[in-house]
Parts: sequence; C-alpha cells; structure tokens
Amino acid sequence: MSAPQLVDLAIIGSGSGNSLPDDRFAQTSIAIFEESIYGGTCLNVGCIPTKMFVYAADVAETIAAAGTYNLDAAPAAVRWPELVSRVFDRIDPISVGGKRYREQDCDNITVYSSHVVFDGRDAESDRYRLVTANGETVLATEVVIAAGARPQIPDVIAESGVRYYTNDDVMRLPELPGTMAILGSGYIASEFAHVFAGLGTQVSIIARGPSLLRKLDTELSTRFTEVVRAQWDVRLNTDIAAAQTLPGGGVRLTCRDGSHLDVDVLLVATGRTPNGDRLALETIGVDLTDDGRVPTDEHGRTAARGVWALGDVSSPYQLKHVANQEQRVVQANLLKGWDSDDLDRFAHQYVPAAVFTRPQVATVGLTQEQAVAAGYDVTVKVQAYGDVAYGWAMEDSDGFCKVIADRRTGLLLGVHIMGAQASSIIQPAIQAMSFGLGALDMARGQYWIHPALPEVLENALLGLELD
Ligand SMILES: Cc1cc2nc3c(=O)[nH]c(=O)nc-3n(C[C@H](O)[C@H](O)[C@H](O)COP(=O)(O)OP(=O)(O)OC[C@H]3O[C@@H](n4cnc5c(N)ncnc54)[C@H](O)[C@@H]3O)c2cc1C
Ligand SMILES: NC(=O)c1ccc[n+]([C@@H]2O[C@H](COP(=O)([O-])OP(=O)(O)OC[C@H]3O[C@@H](n4cnc5c(N)ncnc54)[C@H](O)[C@@H]3O)[C@@H](O)[C@H]2O)c1
Repeated sequence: MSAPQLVDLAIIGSGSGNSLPDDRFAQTSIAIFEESIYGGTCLNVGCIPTKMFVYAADVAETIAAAGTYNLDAAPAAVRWPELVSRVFDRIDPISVGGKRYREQDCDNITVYSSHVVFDGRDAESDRYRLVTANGETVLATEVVIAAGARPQIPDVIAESGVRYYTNDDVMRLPELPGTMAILGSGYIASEFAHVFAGLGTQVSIIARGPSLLRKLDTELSTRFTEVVRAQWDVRLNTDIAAAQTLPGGGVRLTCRDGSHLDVDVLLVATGRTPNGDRLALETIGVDLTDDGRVPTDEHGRTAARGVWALGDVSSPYQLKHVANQEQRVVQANLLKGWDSDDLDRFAHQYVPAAVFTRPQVATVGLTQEQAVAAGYDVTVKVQAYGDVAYGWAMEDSDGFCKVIADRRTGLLLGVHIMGAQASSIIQPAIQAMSFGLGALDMARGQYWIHPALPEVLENALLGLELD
C-alpha cells in the first residue's frame, strides 16, 4: 500500500468543487475526489443537457402550434439518436477536458477517481484522513465537502427489480419511447414530461398529491396543473402499490386503487438525497440535519474545524446558481482563513428558481401563503399575459404574472410567473428584491420596452394596492 499523500486541501466532488482551485491556490496542494463523471450533476446529467432537450421540445411544440398563427406546418419528425449525439458530443468532451486539465496541467492537484470517505483524524499529523474505495489514503489539513445529491428511489420501485431510469440515464435512451410514466411531480418530473411529450412520447405523470409543483405558490401550482393536463396524462392523488416487468420489456405500475399503467419506460423523479450520508461523517463528529444535509454556518463552516461544505450536499436549495454562490463564498473564506472575522456569507434571502417546462415557471421570494403566514399586510396582483400586447401576439390564454407586496412598505415579497420566457421576465423582480427597490419605483422609475413581454410584470406592479 502506498504512503498517504499529504495535502493542504481535499475537495470531495468535482461539480461546483472543481471550480474552487483558481490561480490563487497555485501554491496549495490539493486532492480532488470524484467517484463518477467528472464535472458533476449540472454539466453531465442536470441543468445543461436537460435544457438542450427542453429547447428541442420547445421548437417541436412551436411547430405543432403553427396553426394558431394561420400557418400550415407538418409535425416535427424527431431524429432522437442524432439529438442525443448532438447534446452529448458537446458535453462529454467538456467533462473529459476538465479532468485532463486538472490531471495534466495543474501540478499542485491530484485527481482521485474514486469514492472517498472520512476516517477520522490522523493522530500524528492532526490532519483529516480520507480513504478511497481503492484503498488510497490522503491526509488533508482542510476539506471541502461538495458531494452533491443523488436520485431518491421509492422502495416500491427499488425493491421491485424493474428497470427504471433517472436523470442520470434517461437522456441517453437509445430510442424515443412510445410511452413513459414519470413518478414524481416536482422540477425534474415537469421538465422531462415537457421534453418527452414535446418530442412525441405519450407521457403519464404520477403525483402523490393533488397538484404538480406543489412546493410553489398554490395558485401557480394549481393553474400549472390545469394547463398541463391538456397535454400530459396527469394522475393526481395516486400512490404506486407495485411495479413489475412486462414480458415485452416494459413496466406495469399498479396503483393503490387497483388500476394499472403499462409503459415502455419508467422515469423516477421523486427528489434527490444529499450525499452526506455516504461520507462516514460520524468519524469527524459531524451530524446530518433531519433532512439529510451537512449543516454549515452562513460561511460554509461545518462543526468540524477546517471542514467546509457547499452545494446540494448541504444547502437547503438544490440549485446550481446557489451552489455557485456558495462555492465563491467558500473559496473566498478558504483564502481568508477559518478564524477570519471578515468571512463572506451565503446569500439565501431571495433565491429564484425556474422550471423549464411548458408553460415555463419562475419564482422568487415568498408564496402568498407564506407572506400571509409571516404576518405581512399583503397586496397581490395577478396580471394575465393575454392582457398585454405581446401576449395578444402570442394568442396566450394561460400565462400570468403574480406579484405579492407589502402594502405598507411597497416592497416586493414574492413574484411567481407562468408562461413564455418566465425565467427571463422575472429577472428585474429578482434585482428589485435584492437591492430593496420598491414596486412603484420599479414600475415607474424606468422604461419598459413596448410592446415587449415584460410589460406583464410592469402592469402587475402597477396593479398593486399600496399605502
Ligand atoms: C435533471 C436536473 C436538472 C437540473 N436543472 C437545474 C437548472 O436548470 N437550474 C439549476 O439551478 N439547477 C438545476 N439542477 C440542480 C443542479 O444540478 C445542482 O444544484 C448542482 O449541480 C449541485 O452542484 P454540487 O456541486 O453541489 O453537486 P454535484 O454537481 O452533484 O457534484 C457532486 C459530485 O460529488 C461526487 N461525489 C459524491 N460523493 C462522493 C464521494 N464520497 N467520493 C467521491 N465523489 C463523490 C458526485 O459523483 C458528483 O459528481 C438540476 C438537477 C438535475 C438533477
Ligand atoms: N430548473 C431547475 O432549477 C431544476 C430542474 C431540475 C431539478 N432541480 C433541482 O433538483 C431537485 C430535485 O428535483 P426533483 O424533481 O427530483 O425533486 P422535487 O423535490 O422538485 O420533487 C420531488 C417530487 O416527488 C414527490 N415524491 C417524493 N417521494 C415520492 C414517492 N415515494 N412517490 C411519489 N412521489 C414522491 C414529491 O412529492 C415531489 O413532488 C429540485 O428540488 C431542484 O432543486 C432544479
């Protein structure tokens, strides 16, 4: 067995973790551990490839809607294998190149392509002991846990033995399935339902609860569910009792009410479990939160001195823009030192999110229910896309922009948008909330390009009843 490698810094996870070492760390000896594809979730199996498929589905659905605009167009014929190749021929080399860069061009960095766990502290050097699945040992003065999260599979599926897919492999299916069941009703389920339905698969989405995207504002969740019912087979309040493999290779799902659903492909999208439970953190005295995260303070410090954490493994937000911000904070704080009285902070106050489905959804701040529960004197305006000029041009009848403000201060509390370009239209509201700009100043203190779609946000702001 080779002697342990001594490093200043160990990084567990090559997603956001890979962005930590920059020129300022050139004199720092670093070990990066990655058990799977180099570059992490967002690049390889998350944000980036999904949006490339989402865009293709958007185009297909736009073509399918051509008749609305008095245009005759044949439905898109989908060349699935070429679509898959186009996406991954672009992404895979980035992963390979990123790893090669760290291995060959960074003299101070060693990449370990293996699972790693903590094994307490080394008594002699007083460093953290990290042991890979291959039996190598690294002794590190400081450690950053950036180990992300993994798909959570309900027991009824995991124990059934059926072939199921997750975001890890569904984008590499050899052919576009004729039918697909999606278990779950959150972000991933809604995005993949759009992707596959838009490209021609008959999609059934199975939700335990009474609506999709239930963690969002209730009005948004309800209206979204109503709209997508027209395009997907949405089964609400449905629990799966059993799953079995069909003779032809598909999957039969049996619901608790006794009904069956037979499909070619089963996609599981029922949440993601933070990977902290696979790091033997008990050996360094770190307990997980009740929801499985590695707890940190607002500077990214865990309970173990010199051990930091960021991103999906520790954050209450499983979002890449949050992981990126936390990565920048931990990066700055590593340079400042654990005991600095000037440490950077995580920014968790106005965290926006978008669901790239159809219709698109974007949200920031409090839901109406949260704002009322928090005791604010709430004023709310819901503005339809169809009431602004560009919405007319689009013949939009579903989209809306909901703004929630504090009647007394005029500050925005939450903004929730469903409709075309929602993820872009919401950005000025994120800016206003982040910089404390009041709703009326925001509406009247700047030009809004006429007749662009953001007029829906402008009009919503002007409709608020403020003191
Ligand atoms: C399908 C999908 C779509 C998404 N779309 C969006 C989106 O549009 N916008 C958005 O903001 N967010 C999106 N997200 C969320 C986003 O991808 C994550 O929030 C982000 O990638 C988390 O980054 P991270 O660095 O914390 O973890 P990751 O990128 O997951 O990196 C963690 C790495 O650690 C490795 N690892 C874990 N444990 C060990 C160990 N013990 N030893 C060695 N290596 C280990 C893992 O293999 C992994 O590569 C999406 C997620 C999914 C699944
Ligand atoms: N556009 C984006 O920003 C984007 C896209 C995809 C994923 N993500 C991130 O990844 C995270 C994980 O995505 P997700 O969709 O897996 O999680 P999610 O938390 O959004 O949704 C999970 C859904 O599965 C349901 N569920 C849980 N257990 C179940 C069970 N046993 N049977 C049936 N349903 C069950 C839940 O009720 C919930 O509706 C998201 O929360 C989000 O933070 C972000």
